[in-house]
Amino acid sequence: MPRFAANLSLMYNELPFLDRFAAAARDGFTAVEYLFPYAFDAHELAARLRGNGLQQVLFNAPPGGSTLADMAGAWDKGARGTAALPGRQSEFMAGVQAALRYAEVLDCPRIHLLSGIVPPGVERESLKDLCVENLRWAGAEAARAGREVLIEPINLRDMPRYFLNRQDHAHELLDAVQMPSVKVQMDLYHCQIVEGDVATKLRQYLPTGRVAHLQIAGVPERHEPDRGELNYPYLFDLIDALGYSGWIGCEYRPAAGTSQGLGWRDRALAA
Ligand SMILES: O=C(O)[C@@H](O)C(=O)CO
Ligand SMILES: [Mg+2]
Repeated sequence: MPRFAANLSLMYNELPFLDRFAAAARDGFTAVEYLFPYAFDAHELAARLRGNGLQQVLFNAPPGGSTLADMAGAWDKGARGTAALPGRQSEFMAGVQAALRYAEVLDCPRIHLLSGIVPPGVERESLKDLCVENLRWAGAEAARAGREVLIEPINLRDMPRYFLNRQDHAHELLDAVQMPSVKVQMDLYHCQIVEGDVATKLRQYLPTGRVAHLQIAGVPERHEPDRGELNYPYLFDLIDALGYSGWIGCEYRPAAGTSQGLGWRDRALAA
């Protein structure tokens, strides 16, 4: 049976952020993920988790910035990660260290590392070695802290010139990194937009044990999974049949109210 985590950055956004924990718990979720915790005190977030019987299963390292205040504001200023960006290594390291400190307080096992926007005039290929070097460093830090770091292929329509877009490229990076603490976050919404053939990709990559987290949304609007071109009931059966026991993050923008749109989840859990 699939295990669904509410994404509190996209879901329940009719509520202030700190109120979304209770709303997710009221709707029956026992796990949450969100993009960034850095605008909040880690202990306040941990109290919301504990108070609502929730576990935190994923969040992102800062997309940029060297101080906590800069890290908290970087996404809104357009930053999309530094793992593959030349001249940004100290920022990348500071971000991973800040994320690991939050992960400890939040008792969160995995952190997504955004790789960044390819600078104008630079070839994507030329950034691979730097990305591998940074992932090795982050993988060692994460392993010391008992965590995993993940990389996620993201579509170019939502994030033009983003460094990592394809599942095979993510797995090539892992081939080079060769560390069990560095894994893939496979977002089926992005996978469908960039590559299609999602079921085949699941059959290819889930058995490798390198996919530590899945995410879902309807395609193309990124609404509920029962809207759009992907047949999620079929994919959930396949994910179960392939023995995946990790979390599936519900990373979608509810079309008309988060709780009202959860029928797809209730049907999946009843199937
Ligand atoms: O798919 C996404 O957009 C997220 O998982 C993310 O972390 C970056 O935006
Ligand atoms: Mg995602």
